[in-house]
Amino acid sequence: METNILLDLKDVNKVFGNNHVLKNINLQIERGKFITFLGPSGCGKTTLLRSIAGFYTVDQGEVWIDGEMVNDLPPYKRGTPMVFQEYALFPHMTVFDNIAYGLDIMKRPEGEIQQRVEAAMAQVKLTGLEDRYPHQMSGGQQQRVAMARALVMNSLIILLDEPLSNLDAKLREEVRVELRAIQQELGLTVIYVTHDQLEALSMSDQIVVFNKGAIDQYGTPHEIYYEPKTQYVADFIGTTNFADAKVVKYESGMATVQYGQAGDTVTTETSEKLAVGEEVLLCVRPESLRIEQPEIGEFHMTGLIKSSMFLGEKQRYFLVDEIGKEWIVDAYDIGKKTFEGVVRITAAAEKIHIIKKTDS
Ligand SMILES: Nc1ncnc2c1ncn2[C@@H]1O[C@H](COP(=O)(O)OP(=O)(O)OP(=O)(O)O)[C@@H](O)[C@H]1O
Repeated sequence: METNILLDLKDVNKVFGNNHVLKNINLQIERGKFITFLGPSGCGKTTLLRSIAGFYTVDQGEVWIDGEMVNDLPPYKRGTPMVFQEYALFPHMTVFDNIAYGLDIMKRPEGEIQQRVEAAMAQVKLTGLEDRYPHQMSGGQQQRVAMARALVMNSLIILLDEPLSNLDAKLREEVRVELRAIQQELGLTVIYVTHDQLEALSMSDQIVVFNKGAIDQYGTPHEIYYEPKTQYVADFIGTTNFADAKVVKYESGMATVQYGQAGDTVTTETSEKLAVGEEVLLCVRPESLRIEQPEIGEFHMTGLIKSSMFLGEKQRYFLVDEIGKEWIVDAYDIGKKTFEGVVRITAAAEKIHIIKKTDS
């Protein structure tokens, strides 16, 4: 019980017919963290969330919540309420009644409901707004109501399934900030499902990246972005350029790899265990590349600019190299300067990330 691990998933598997949707999920989640399940549509995020909440029973493996194996417990005994799209507030009910809903269903005495709802409202700083209806509140306030509704049930973990997906971009951003603020203020443990990488990067303590029912990587936003473990993760989060390369030297975390037509080499730090002669992939983010009209750099390529687009704070260039591979380069803060024709693209060696080649 003293452990800081609130949720522990051990070899969880879920099968629908002949669709093996969750494959040996092992995951430990600490108290008070904001965790995001990230992945494209159909990779199993919602299925795992529902398996934690108890709406699905797992076919194999164990779900532990707060030191208790809950495989056989119904949803209402797990302390893991789920909040769905648009916070699932009832539009025709007042804020008070929305928050009291779960307690009403459980037929708690009137006095207890009054007291618990008031306490939850105070926690999320909504005292005084009991009689309002959802449409009379801002998006951020509605989010607070949704959280109060979960809190009032003495939740251990709050599960949010794409709660912002129906909001417009501006409101989404406002509510994101609000949601993260409430979570941090109250030290809540939240699992948030999304397929939006920006949402995941900006809100989470830890991100779980799903790939076809399995976890490809579990790490901080920084780790996921800068040290993706697989090509799938590198590709899914942000934009990445890849180049084939071969390890020519590897020594205590430093690798020298050979790349490109001319057989140039670059030496960079890596957390991968590599072998000399191994074929690897070299990854560089568009913002790590610089465009120059020909000169020298640590990592360099020659490319022909095919097109570009203005994206506000940056100009994004699309190039092709000598072997016809496309490269994406972001140029920041360049004012009126534009590049065209054949250019050299360079990146500092420490901006080069190496990953192993895998099938997926
Ligand atoms: N109740 C169900 N019965 C049968 N198959 C299901 C059921 N629920 C989900 N699936 C299947 O399981 C797979 C994973 O679905 P899931 O909803 O978990 O994905 P997801 O990553 O949450 O995607 P999305 O972002 O679209 O919700 C899909 O192939 C889906 O068709």
